[in-house]
Amino acid sequence: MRAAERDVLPDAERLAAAVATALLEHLGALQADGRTPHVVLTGGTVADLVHREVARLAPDSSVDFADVVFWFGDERFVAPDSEDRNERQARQAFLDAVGATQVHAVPSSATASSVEEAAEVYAATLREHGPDEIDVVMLGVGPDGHVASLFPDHPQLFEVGVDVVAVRDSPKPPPERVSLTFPALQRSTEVWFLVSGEGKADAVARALAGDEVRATPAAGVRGRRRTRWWLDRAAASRL
Ligand SMILES: O=C1O[C@H](COP(=O)(O)O)[C@@H](O)[C@H](O)[C@H]1O
Repeated sequence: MRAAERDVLPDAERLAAAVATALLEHLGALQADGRTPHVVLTGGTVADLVHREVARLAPDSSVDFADVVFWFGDERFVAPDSEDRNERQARQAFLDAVGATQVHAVPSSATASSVEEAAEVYAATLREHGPDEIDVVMLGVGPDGHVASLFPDHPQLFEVGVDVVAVRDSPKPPPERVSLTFPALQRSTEVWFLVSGEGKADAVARALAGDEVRATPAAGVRGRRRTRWWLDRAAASRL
């Protein structure tokens, strides 16, 4: 298996610009090959910067966003207009601006009666409309090493037979969430981690040193062809 690659940029802004540029090039190349790319989005602070850069740079790219399918690696089980919702953040930052029409959102508390039901519905959507292999999975990393909504020492880390799980006791608010599992995240050609800031430096160092997945969930996700760690200098400071 290829070693994980590291791209270290001076700061979060330049990190976001580099990721957005690489994503647009990658999506353009897949479409030039006649493919409809599938991308898993993440929430979080760096993701928001990346999304805004994608919106800024998209008009000068060849990407037809109506022919890109978007998924979410995790979602907060809250009202659709909640500030906490990853879908809302991504729509406001870039999906609406670039004309993305194929966006598979996790049901919100307005459309599902429980977080378990939301997870079941999303799993069914993924079964029906998901690809054999996702082209790019983007993941933020928490200071505790969590990815998507897979948190250290939580039972969802060990789910093997399902692609989507409900989380009721997230240590980071809001507590109710829906997350893709490791098997679903690993069914990807490329995994891109997006991490900035000193507060994540320990988690990055542990993940790249191959820490136990139970302690550092980010250590447990790899792309089948490529795993890229996009870091700013502060996040890379303990490597
Ligand atoms: O709760 C979450 O946190 C992570 C990381 O967010 P950040 O603000 O520390 O960058 C994110 O990847 C995940 O999608 C989100 O639900």
